[in-house]
Amino acid sequence: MMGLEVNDISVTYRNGHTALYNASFSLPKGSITALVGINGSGKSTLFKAIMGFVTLAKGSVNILGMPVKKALKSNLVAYVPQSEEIDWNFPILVEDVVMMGRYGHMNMLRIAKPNDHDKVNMALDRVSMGEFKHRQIGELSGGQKKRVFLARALAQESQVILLDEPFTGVDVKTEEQIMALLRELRGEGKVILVSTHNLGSVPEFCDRTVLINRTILDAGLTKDVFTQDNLQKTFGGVLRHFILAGDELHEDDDRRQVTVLSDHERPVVLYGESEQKPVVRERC
Ligand SMILES: Nc1ncnc2c1ncn2[C@@H]1O[C@H](COP(=O)(O)OP(=O)(O)OP(=O)(O)O)[C@@H](O)[C@H]1O
Repeated sequence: MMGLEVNDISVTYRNGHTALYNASFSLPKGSITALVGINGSGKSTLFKAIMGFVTLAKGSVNILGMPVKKALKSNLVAYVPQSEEIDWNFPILVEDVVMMGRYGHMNMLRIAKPNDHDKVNMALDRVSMGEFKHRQIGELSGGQKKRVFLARALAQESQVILLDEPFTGVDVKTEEQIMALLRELRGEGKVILVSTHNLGSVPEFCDRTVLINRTILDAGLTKDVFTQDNLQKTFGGVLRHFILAGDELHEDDDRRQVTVLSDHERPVVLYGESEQKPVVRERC
């Protein structure tokens, strides 16, 4: 059984704009997938579709073989929002943010049981934020806030975790901590879908890639999908692109060239003779 299946979906907003059409891909359990596309390409719309927040004009989404509605009732999907979507002035303690992840497990009165408090503490420890639990969320740094929302997803104990731009505005160390945690979650069989502009991190951290521009341009293993051709198709003129040909790099007759592709954050470096496949991938 697939972890997440998106079957030929289209989403048209009320103003008549079709943000996503004929989109299909599927992700197995125990995988980390990068969702890559330019601004406005439909990444958030796709997340909303997976969470049942928008009506599908056609197609369907299945989560662990269940339709979205049933999966949401079973608490199977957690969402880590973009920072801009959150009102950081809202007075709420870190532990209460994480407790929101337990709401779906509680009855209507939302009275937390000892087990819920245990899960919240465990989740905060897992992201190394235990000592901040009585702080106001607004007092934390950008990276710490991200970790708290990740803890909320952990406390929810969902099988599918959607992360909207989790690396924007965090330093490399925090990014690595988040990725280490996501790898652990992959080991536990979760389906992890991460939208990101950090192209340089994709080959290193994500086993799969989904390329999006109002529809799915390609999806599959990163080593097959994350090619220069495909990235150019995805980003078009937005992509900054530098090539240093072999003869500019060294004096021997090694013809390999370095290609650097970047939208606006961390670039990806492709090294090799062929323009098709990244031979060596590095971050810089
Ligand atoms: N509620 C809405 N009503 C009408 N149009 C919308 C709505 N939300 C998004 N759109 C439009 O749908 C398109 C896709 O938007 P979406 O937010 O999914 O893109 P995105 O890939 O997440 O972008 P970004 O990288 O900037 O976050 C955009 O053209 C946007 O203007």
